Amino acid sequence: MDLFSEEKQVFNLPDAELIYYPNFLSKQEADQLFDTLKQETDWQEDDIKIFGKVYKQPRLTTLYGENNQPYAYSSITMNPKPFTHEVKAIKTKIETKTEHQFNTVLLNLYRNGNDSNGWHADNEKELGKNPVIASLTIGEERPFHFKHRKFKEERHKLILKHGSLLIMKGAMQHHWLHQIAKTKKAIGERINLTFRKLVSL
Ligand SMILES: O=C(O)CCC(=O)C(=O)O
Ligand SMILES: [Fe+2]
Repeated sequence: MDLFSEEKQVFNLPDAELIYYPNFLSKQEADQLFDTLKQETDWQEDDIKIFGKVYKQPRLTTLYGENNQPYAYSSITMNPKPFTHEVKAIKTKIETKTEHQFNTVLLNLYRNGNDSNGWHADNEKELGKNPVIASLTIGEERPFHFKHRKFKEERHKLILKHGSLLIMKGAMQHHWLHQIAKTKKAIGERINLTFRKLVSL
């Protein structure tokens, strides 16, 4: 049975552990963090290569890390900048709540409904086996879709609220894919922070 409460929702899924804290930040905390990150982040627009053709990644990103280890995903290699005071404070708050440690965070800015993040798993080698990924959402709500690679009936969606925290763990990155799809709706900006732990290879 799924365990649901105001504070914490635990989803009962095959090959994955998914925990959602809808009200991780208060509205006021989330509003303030959004304004700070929007203004203070040095947002990058990277090129991605798909079958040899170069496109703009459909969102802006930046990477913070505690060490200088680069993080490579899709066709992009990102070099971390040092954590800012605000993001470090959020990392500590998430570590306290989840009892997991993180050393890297990828920030995504979805400027409007045309920005997206295609089907993928966070399964890069430097994340290790069964990584714990903590995903904080601020700004516009977007549906988070996730589907099992083999069990075709296992397709779900969860609306990620302003100030919410989603934890993906267990074998989720091996057996499931996730995405933030484009939408034709006129919607505003959304910032997402995915905290990860990179291990040295
Ligand atoms: O924006 C989101 O909620 C998901 C981000 C994501 O999957 C990623 O950065 O790997
Ligand atoms: Fe992801």
